[in-house]
Amino acid sequence: MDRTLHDTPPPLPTEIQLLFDYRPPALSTRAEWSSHPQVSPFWFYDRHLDEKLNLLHVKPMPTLPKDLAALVDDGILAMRLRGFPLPEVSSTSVFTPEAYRRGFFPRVTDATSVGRFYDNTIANSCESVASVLAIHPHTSEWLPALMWAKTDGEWRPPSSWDEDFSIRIRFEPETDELLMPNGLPELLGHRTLQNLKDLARRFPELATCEIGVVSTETEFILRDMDRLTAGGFKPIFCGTVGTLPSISVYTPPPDPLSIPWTTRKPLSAVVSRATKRKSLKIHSSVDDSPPRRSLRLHKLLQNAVRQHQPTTRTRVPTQTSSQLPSPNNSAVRINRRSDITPPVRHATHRSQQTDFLVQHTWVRAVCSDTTIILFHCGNFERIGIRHRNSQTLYLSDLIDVVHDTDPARGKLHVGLYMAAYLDTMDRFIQLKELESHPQPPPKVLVPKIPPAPLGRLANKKSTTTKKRNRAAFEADISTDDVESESSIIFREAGLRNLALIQLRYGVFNSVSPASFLRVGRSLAPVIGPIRPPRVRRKYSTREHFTLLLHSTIGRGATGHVHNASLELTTSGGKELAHEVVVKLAFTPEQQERLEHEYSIYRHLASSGVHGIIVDVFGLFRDIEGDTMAIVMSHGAPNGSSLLDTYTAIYDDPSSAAFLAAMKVIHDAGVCHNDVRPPNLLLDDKGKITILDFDRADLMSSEEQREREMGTLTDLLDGVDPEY
Ligand SMILES: Nc1ncnc2c1ncn2[C@@H]1O[C@H](COP(=O)(O)OP(=O)(O)OP(=O)(O)O)[C@@H](O)[C@H]1O
Repeated sequence: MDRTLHDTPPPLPTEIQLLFDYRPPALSTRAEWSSHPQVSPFWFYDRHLDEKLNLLHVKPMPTLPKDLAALVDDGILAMRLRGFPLPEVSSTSVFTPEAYRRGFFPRVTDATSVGRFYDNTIANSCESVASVLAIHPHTSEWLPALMWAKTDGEWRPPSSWDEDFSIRIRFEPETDELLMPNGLPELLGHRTLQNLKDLARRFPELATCEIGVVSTETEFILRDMDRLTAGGFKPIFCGTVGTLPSISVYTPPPDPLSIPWTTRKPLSAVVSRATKRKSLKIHSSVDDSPPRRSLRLHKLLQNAVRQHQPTTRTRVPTQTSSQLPSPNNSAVRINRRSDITPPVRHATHRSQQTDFLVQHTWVRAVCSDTTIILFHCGNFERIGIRHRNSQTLYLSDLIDVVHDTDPARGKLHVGLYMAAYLDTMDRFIQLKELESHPQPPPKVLVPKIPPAPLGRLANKKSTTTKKRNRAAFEADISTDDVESESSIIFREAGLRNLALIQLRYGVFNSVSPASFLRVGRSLAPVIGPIRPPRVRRKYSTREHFTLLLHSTIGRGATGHVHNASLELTTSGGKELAHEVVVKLAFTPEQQERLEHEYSIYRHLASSGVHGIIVDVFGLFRDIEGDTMAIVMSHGAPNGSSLLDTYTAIYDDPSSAAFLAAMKVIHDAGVCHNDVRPPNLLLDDKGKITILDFDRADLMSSEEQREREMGTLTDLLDGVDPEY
């Protein structure tokens, strides 16, 4: 039978209508139930995105909820036009009915319980309906290929937001298996299943979600986003002045080619401002008119076909993260000729929490390359769209979850799930196409650093200073000849109090470096001030050094560990660099551990223990953030930890070396207390290093140290007490 757009649509199955119209009850909580602090999850890394990936603008998109709900109508219409009836909800169906939704008591404790309430009441049913409308309209059951799930995400400092929920394909990355409900794999067929698997491997999250506790603070933040959409957003970078702007090494990945949302203003606003402004559109197809219903329909009708075929669209010049240039061909951007002015630390205002949350969420969306962003704190929410090309976040108006009915809440969220899937599939197809035609990496232009005007310093300085500089210069030249470059660099770095930390790996490429002030002196050699210095207004080239963090090593209870290049201009004018390791600690507890670890290294250094532990070049604190850093030598530059090469090495000479090293540490009065394979390093020349002293103590008994020696002996013998 021929169907047209003008036929009267048949009524929706009752349960589907109930889902679309679902209005959740108001959630209540008690402040004392939430164990997490009322802060946004903004942290160190959020200031260091590549300049082409950064968030620059926040703009309103008031029509977004209606556009998402319209996507549902279009999905239903597309099914009708293709002759697929909407499945009925039977008692045996996977679909969760209204009675189930209403069975949950609207009391929540923390952000995670807000995410679970959302899961039980709405996500559960949206998954099935969105899956049928967007992925498998030909099937005759409400079976979900999508899911709302919380995973063990990346560690982040505690905050009032849970960041591990997302809309996902039903897929388990650990086992690399799809988790489709019984019967669905047969209905989908091998090809669609393979496509969904590939999509899920590449994009584990189809949206970036921030689920907040129910509190006046989180509600304030969602309301305060109006300030940002009215032009109040300023990107948050490090405030260090005097460095050259960074060179971007990254072209943003593609935006979707066909999307169901626009930045159309309400008609009245458009009419009144028509002469002043052109209505903005972020529609990224060649035709920049808002997506018409027929276009959305066309997309839905084509979706099943597109899952199997490469597109023939014009290629978008872009780079995927796998095509990022390696750190070796990226330019060092610290201007070594001019003075550095470190930032001033300002108190954080309440409203800054909004800017922090928005920038942080944007960074997360960049890391997982998602378009759709959901901010939800129980009774209020906002939906956002990340537009990569214009570096703009488009935000819906504040949605009052309990009271807003236009669009109906259930329908809006079905549309949200559909859009999350369609957007990701669109970009996935583009990326696959790009990878079959790789682009040459962009040429990185290194700007010339103008030479310091000769005599400028000389004019300003007294004759005595001039003589001193000359003496230092000559001393440097003469010692350069006899001293190895590494000892020069560490001697000079040990005397400097300002460390500029830049990130350059993955999506990170600092626009400006973070300024870290020395709070603990260098222990290798033991030099530098006994007391922590004060922040000065300016630091000359000879008074600071750079730490270029270019990859990650691992993460532990104390913080995140990075490979870094320590770079400086010596007092003799030489540019030197040496590989080091930087461990960053974020929370007060981590910083306490790090300070303790540093104090143990200080004790070992003063007891003459050297060569079997890493060299520590100082402890530093971020001037404007809340991060602490320890700078150390690499324990095994070309080696690995026993965790990687784990085999019994009892008869190996390195085994005797580990035992002898532990004896030296014990003789210095230190019990390590954490003897495990990742903390025992062995380099390619057979040199051993024992690291990670954050649990060590100086108060141990003879018996404890003997026990520790026994643990180490067992471990080297292949008897691993923990692994
Ligand atoms: N100086 C270093 N050289 C080489 N690798 C290092 C160095 N410091 C740390 N690592 C590696 O980084 C990872 C985490 O470091 P570390 O164990 O010091 O962190 P932590 O936060 O103290 O962890 P834990 O929870 O084990 O106490 C480990 O796998 C370790 O091998």
